[in-house]
Amino acid sequence: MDIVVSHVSKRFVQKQVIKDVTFAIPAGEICCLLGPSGSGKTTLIRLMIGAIPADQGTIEIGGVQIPNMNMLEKIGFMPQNDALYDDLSAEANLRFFGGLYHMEKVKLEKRINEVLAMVDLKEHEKKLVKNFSGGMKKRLSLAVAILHSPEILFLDEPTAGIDPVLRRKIWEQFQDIKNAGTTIIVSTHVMDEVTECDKAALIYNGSLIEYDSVTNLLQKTQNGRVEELFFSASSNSMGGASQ
Ligand SMILES: Nc1ncnc2c1ncn2[C@@H]1O[C@H](COP(=O)(O)OP(=O)(O)OP(=O)(O)O)[C@@H](O)[C@H]1O
Repeated sequence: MDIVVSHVSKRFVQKQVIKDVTFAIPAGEICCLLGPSGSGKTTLIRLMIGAIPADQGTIEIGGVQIPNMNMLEKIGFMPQNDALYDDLSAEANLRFFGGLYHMEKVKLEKRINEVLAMVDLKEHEKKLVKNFSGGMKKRLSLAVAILHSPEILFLDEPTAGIDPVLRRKIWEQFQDIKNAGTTIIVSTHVMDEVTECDKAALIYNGSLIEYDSVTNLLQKTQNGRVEELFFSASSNSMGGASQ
């Protein structure tokens, strides 16, 4: 399912957090939302999944305007802070979330085994989450997000605080999920992760400063590093402020 974001703006009290953002993500691609801390990535994801309403503009997923309750079962969401139950085991967490998705029991048990194997946690399925490392929690959160086989997966800073080896493994899992036909939107401020994605949306101060294929974006730089595009955006905005 394509995602079409048209002229979306969002304000929290005094602050305009998202400013007239327009872009479209084709089905089956990995698109990263790239931007410094506080630029508006999480807010944009919350708008796209329908958790908060836009002040202006529209968001459509597969032609259906968001928010829409029926879309929830087609969407997977991995929040920035793990939303897991510490006093439950890994498999009990998955059983709980499967219940929320109204998954049929036999199908759920089969899928729990599948997702635990995918994120390499099968041998830890009985362990309480409070005894998990940060990386294990991230992988279990990913398992929760893909449990109901969503068509679109939103991942908010899924590799934050993860060491490079595990980060590599997690990205391999994202590529496998994409190859199975899922559209993935992933936010990050790790600039190197852009090369893992098909498209990148560069968010700066709530505005979309660039949106293109990663190949095209990197061609716009002089040394092949996407940071350059942020440097020019920040010097432009500072120039504007001093005028
Ligand atoms: N519910 C809220 N109420 C008021 N301000 C908010 C709220 N949510 C976010 N903000 C503000 O909106 C701005 C963008 O926040 P957001 O979390 O979307 O950025 P981000 O790019 O995801 O940052 P990070 O990479 O640090 O997670 C920040 O200035 C933040 O303080």
